[in-house]
Amino acid sequence: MKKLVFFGAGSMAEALMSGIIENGLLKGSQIWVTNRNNQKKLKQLEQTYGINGSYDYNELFADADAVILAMKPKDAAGAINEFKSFLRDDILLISVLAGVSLETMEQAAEKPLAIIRAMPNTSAAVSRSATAIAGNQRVTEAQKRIAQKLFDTVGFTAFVQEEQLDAVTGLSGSGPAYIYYLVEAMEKSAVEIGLEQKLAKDLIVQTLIGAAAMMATSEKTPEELRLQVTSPGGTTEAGIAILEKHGVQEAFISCIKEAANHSRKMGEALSSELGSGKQPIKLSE
Ligand SMILES: NC(=O)C1=CN([C@@H]2O[C@H](COP(=O)(O)OP(=O)(O)OC[C@H]3O[C@@H](n4cnc5c(N)ncnc54)[C@H](O)[C@@H]3O)[C@@H](O)[C@H]2O)C=CC1
Ligand SMILES: O=C(O)[C@@H]1CCC=N1
Repeated sequence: MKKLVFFGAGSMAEALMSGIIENGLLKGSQIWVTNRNNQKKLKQLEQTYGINGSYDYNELFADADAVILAMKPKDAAGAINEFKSFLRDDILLISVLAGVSLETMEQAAEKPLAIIRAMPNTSAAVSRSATAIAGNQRVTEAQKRIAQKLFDTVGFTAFVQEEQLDAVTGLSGSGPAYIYYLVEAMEKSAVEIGLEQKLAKDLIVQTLIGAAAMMATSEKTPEELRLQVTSPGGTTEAGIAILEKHGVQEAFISCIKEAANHSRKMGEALSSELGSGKQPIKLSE
């Protein structure tokens, strides 16, 4: 791949471009980025990563191999409508948008296109994304390899059926936020039980890295690993009894199901909005 274009310059686009550049897959000069109207943000990305910011569609699409859609889902149909006349047949469209189906994007483009739908997460910024991808019939083997290489560069990639992507979104797309939420609670409690904030953060981060490494390398299930920590009559047992009392595991299960369901509902709403011919709502920054 020689030229990659990002439509959207928010958290997810920045996580991907920084991981791609950091790992040497592409140079900053091979990456082009546009957003709705935040010139300051484009300047900042240019300075940080040496990428090219532009609002000129001729310039953005010229010789582009792939275009990554990274705006909010509700801005997608409007964006595709704006740039569809610039899309050549041989450009690969890669969407990271939650919920928006391949069919909705094909309808918005109003022409046959090779489209890959991906669900990465923001850990792409540190080359640790968990990404699942699905493509439409027009995606060639060469384009599949381009997408796989791109997401392998920033972490782990799995090919899935498109129907599974809402579940992936609820699980690992949103997943980092659940972990940060948990860590917020760990940090608050650490301070309340007398630990200094910096020390608490170091201990928590190393605990997460260690637990993740155990799960990645051990044959044991998470439950078996948990039981190894839980001495009968000990501290862990006392702590987990409180989590059980508050239904924390059930809460996490409901959380992930709700996020997956929300992804599906967002997709359905956008698809029927497009079908009704209603102009999609546009956000401005
Ligand atoms: N933030 C995350 O952890 C993840 C986000 N995603 C998906 O990535 C997409 C972007 O999410 P964030 O980066 O969090 O959003 P964000 O709000 O940080 O960024 C959205 C960007 O899209 C731009 N934009 C809006 N309309 C545009 C248009 N017509 N043309 C070009 N750019 C336009 C905005 O100017 C902004 O730069 C969403 O669809 C989300 O579902 C997927 C996986 C994880
Ligand atoms: O919250 C969201 O909608 C996006 C999709 C997955 C993570 N962030």
